[in-house]
Amino acid sequence: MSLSVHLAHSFGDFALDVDFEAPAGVTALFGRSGSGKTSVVNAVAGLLRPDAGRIVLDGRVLFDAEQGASVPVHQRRLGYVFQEGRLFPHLSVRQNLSYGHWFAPRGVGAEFDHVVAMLGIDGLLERRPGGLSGGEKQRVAIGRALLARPQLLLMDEPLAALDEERKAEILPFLERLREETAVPVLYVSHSMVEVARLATTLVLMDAGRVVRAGPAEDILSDPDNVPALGIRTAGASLHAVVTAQEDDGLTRLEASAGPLYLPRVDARIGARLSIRILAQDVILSRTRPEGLSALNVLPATVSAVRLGDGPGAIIQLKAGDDLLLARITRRSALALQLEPGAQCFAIVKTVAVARTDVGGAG
Ligand SMILES: Nc1ncnc2c1ncn2[C@@H]1O[C@H](COP(=O)(O)OP(=O)(O)OP(=O)(O)O)[C@@H](O)[C@H]1O
Repeated sequence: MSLSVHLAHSFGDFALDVDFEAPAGVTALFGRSGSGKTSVVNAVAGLLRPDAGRIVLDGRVLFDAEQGASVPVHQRRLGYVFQEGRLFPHLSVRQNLSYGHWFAPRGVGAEFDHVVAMLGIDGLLERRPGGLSGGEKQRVAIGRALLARPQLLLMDEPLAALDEERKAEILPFLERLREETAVPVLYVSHSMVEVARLATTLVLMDAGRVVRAGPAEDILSDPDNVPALGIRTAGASLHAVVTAQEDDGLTRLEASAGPLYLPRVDARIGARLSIRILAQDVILSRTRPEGLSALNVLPATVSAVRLGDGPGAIIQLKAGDDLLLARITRRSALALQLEPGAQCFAIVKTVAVARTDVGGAG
């Protein structure tokens, strides 16, 4: 299952010209406001007819400007989840979910139960949308879209209207969706937290064009992409297994580079997690530090260096099997001779890792 998007369109001053492939999994369209993300989603949905290009979903041509072909919106077999759930207020959750079935080509049953369980909405079935929290509404909206058996799910800023608490609550459900369904997702967001947690493929957009596209982990850990990703939000993910819940409120994990301590993570022993560490939260030392308050000291090797034009530098490190990014001063990078191949220690404060930056490893 894959989506191939090639399109060009002009809105007066603004020119959209994009070309990317979205394989199975979650493909995130990331870019600043006005970079053209929603226009791409609208073109895939059939709400915008591009001036030129071709959009193909799993071998099925949805749009081809040259051939004058454009499949009507309702025949594209796509599911949508928008910022606002857009549920029917007069119908119960069960009826809202069933609404999607009418368009599905085959019957339901086990599938309904599976989707309801996966999204944790079993207890809400007889309620009306008016009484649900924003996060619950979005879970129902996702369930309704899935039950229509789409060949592709379009999600345009589905969490943007939720507060941080609700976002944190819904992210694990989106991770489950990624793991448990084969439906590819095109996910629009300008939140790096969401992109890092959910994306398997990343399409970075700027001013109507694709700046970079490819496997999300590669793009997120490449120092050259830090300016486009945002200097304060850039970071890379470590993979680690939960090994202990300790008495003083810490969770001990084992990454391939060594042990890691985080504030209590609600996960079972043996769970494999992905932990995003912001580049600005990493300190580097050439020798193993002594008498330090930080608990996380990982041996690493410098794998790439990007000296900025200003006082900053981004160092990419190989820590065991994982890549990390560290944002330090150019002065320190030069003084410590942090060149590719240099051995060092990456120091990460335990409490620097935000709850939303710890997710299922997939
Ligand atoms: N129907 C339209 N007519 C004229 N201009 C449009 C139209 N739709 C979008 N644009 C322009 O195209 C550009 C890209 O808009 P788009 O909504 O695709 O960006 P975006 O990356 O999704 O932004 P945001 O994150 O703010 O939603 C903007 O400059 C917008 O004003």
